[in-house]
Amino acid sequence: MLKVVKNLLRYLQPYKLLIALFFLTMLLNLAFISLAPLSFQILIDKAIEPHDSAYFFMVMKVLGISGVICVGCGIVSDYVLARLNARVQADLRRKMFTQMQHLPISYFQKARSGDLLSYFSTDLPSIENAMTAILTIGIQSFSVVLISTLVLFYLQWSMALLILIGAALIFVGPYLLGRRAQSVNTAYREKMAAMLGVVQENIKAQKVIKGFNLQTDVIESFTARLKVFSVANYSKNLMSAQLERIPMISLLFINFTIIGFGSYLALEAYITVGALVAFFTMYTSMGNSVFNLTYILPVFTDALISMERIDQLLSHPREAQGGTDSARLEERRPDIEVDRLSFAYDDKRQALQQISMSIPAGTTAAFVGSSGSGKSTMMQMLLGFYEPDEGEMRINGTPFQDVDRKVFREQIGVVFQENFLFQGTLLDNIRVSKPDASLDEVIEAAKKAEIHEHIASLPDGYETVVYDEGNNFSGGQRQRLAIARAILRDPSILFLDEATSALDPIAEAAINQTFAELSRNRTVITVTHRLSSIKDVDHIFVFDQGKLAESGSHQQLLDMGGLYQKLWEKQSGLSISSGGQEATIDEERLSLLPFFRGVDRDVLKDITHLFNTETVSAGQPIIQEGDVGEKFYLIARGRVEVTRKAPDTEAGFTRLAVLEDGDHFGEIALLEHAPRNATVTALTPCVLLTLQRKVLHYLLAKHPEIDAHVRQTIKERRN
Ligand SMILES: Nc1ncnc2c1ncn2[C@@H]1O[C@H](COP(=O)(O)OP(=O)(O)OP(=O)(O)O)[C@@H](O)[C@H]1O
Repeated sequence: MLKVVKNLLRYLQPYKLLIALFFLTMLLNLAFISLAPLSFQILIDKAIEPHDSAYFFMVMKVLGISGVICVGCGIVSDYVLARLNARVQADLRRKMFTQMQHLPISYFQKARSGDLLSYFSTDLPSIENAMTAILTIGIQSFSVVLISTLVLFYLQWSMALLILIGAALIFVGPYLLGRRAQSVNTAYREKMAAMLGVVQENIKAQKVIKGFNLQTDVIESFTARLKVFSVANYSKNLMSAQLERIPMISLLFINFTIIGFGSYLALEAYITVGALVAFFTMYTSMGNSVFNLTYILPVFTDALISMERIDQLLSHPREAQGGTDSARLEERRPDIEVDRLSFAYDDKRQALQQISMSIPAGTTAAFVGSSGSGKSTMMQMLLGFYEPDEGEMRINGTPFQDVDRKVFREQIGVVFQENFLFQGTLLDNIRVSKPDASLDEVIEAAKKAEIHEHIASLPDGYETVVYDEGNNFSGGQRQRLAIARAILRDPSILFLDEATSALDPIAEAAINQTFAELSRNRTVITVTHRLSSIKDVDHIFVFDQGKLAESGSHQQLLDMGGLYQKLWEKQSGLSISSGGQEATIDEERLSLLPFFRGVDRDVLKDITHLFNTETVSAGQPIIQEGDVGEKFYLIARGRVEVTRKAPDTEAGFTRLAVLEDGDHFGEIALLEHAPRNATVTALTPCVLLTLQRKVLHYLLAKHPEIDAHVRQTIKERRN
């Protein structure tokens, strides 16, 4: 309890004047409430019994005037309290929100979003409740108890002593339950936060849930979680009830003792009847106050947990700010060097191992490699989102930890694969990167990002409102808006993380042209899996399982005949028409598929014509687990995820792999006519080459040598 009061005093410290006003009005109010019962003794003993009506009217007049003053003071104190509460809440909200802006990215990846939200939705209101309870019922009841006790001692000391002992007994029960109440409450908060997290994730995952038909699974998993929450909820409610019930029982017991003992004293003429009535009135008012104090105990327990949680958030170490060395950054052409850098997200596996690279100012660089190889992590290290575990990065020769992060980030522009749009207009959203940009500058950037024409065609143009994180725009449009945002900033270093993954081929080609122009006077660092877009990049860094496997120019890497060459081979031989509606594969590429290896070129040439093109948009399921296989798929362009149902997990499924340009899937179920053993969903818009089951079977019947080869390959893949 003391801790809660101490914390509240800390929150209230900046508002000394309001606090003084509150206490003044409160004291006047209290004086009346506490002393009014004494008027009974005066009225009975000095006016009623001696039949002195003049005295009676005088007492009534004093009571009336005091009552008006009391009501006035009460109204003023309500006003002051409302103001104090609003200010303290606003202070805490601002502090927490500011702190969240300075927390490292790793914090947000570990914390459940439900937890973060419950700071605002549950913890702040419980502090508000405690503050209201203490400043109103708390102080009032405490003062009434204090004043009443003094008056009771004045009226009859032995009865007062009895009451005092009884009052102390009232608090014994809640005191003993205190620790248990706190742990029950903490468990309740945790379960509540976890449940909020699940609901929030569920809202965001609606497309996946409907696409995978996971409704029953998620309802079951939510019901299981709900059961755990209900137990915590029940324990919390029971504890609150006990905290109120135990003092009530003690109070009844004390009432009984006082009534008996007091009446006995009056019976034996130790006290007057007036004193007895005054005593009981005073005692009743004191009893109510004591009861009020016990009634607000659960509020204290709640507030204490909330205060501890908020303190934890506020004291969490902030993101590194770097040093103050920014002089060299102002040269606008930062050289980047990475020296034996290693990094792990957790203690299970290193995401980057001993990476060394150099990206001279004004050059272009690309990070490539298969999914999960560490290319995005490397980019995030350069953005300062994570701190290396070993090794270092240098900007213009200055160790990264000495570089002023704020100044560094002012010089960079980033386009992510998933781009967030804020609430507001399109103009606001592009302008976030340069708030003082003129409309002409914004339009210029939008034109370069190939989005101006679309914006101009909208009824409200640049004033079109973005809602629901940008869901009223397509993935490609969001990506182009993000590109406009980055271009508007005119950064010294432009980071592009799969920045064109959601675009169709025409838009991609046009934007790549823009990037090529932009790279003339700045450093551009690209993370991509589409090798055709980085052929002209100065330095290509090839990642493999967290290590830097190779580096060099496109030609140098092809000549090396290593991993890059293999990746290139996988993506070559696939072409897409300019409209993105027609994809083709050449016989050379076809011969690289395991089951067509060694097949005669003329036969392969015929087979290339048997493929169809299909396009799917991001989020759309391509094959469903359990369905009978009808097609074989080869990704001409795009990225898909392969998942399998896993009802025991929170999400309801597990991700098996991410496939991209040049990868293929779906052949096993097709050839063996078995149900699909996984679901494949498009992560980006995809152009797929498909081969129908009946076409494939016709082929296999016609060419028994392929049939034998195919069966052998499948056997190997199964093993
Ligand atoms: N926030 C994270 N927490 C824990 N592990 C992570 C996190 N982000 C990535 N990883 C792991 O680190 C490794 C490298 O991931 P990274 O995203 O850098 O790969 P990538 O090459 O960019 O892959 P992709 O092309 O699929 O984005 C992977 O094993 C991945 O599972």
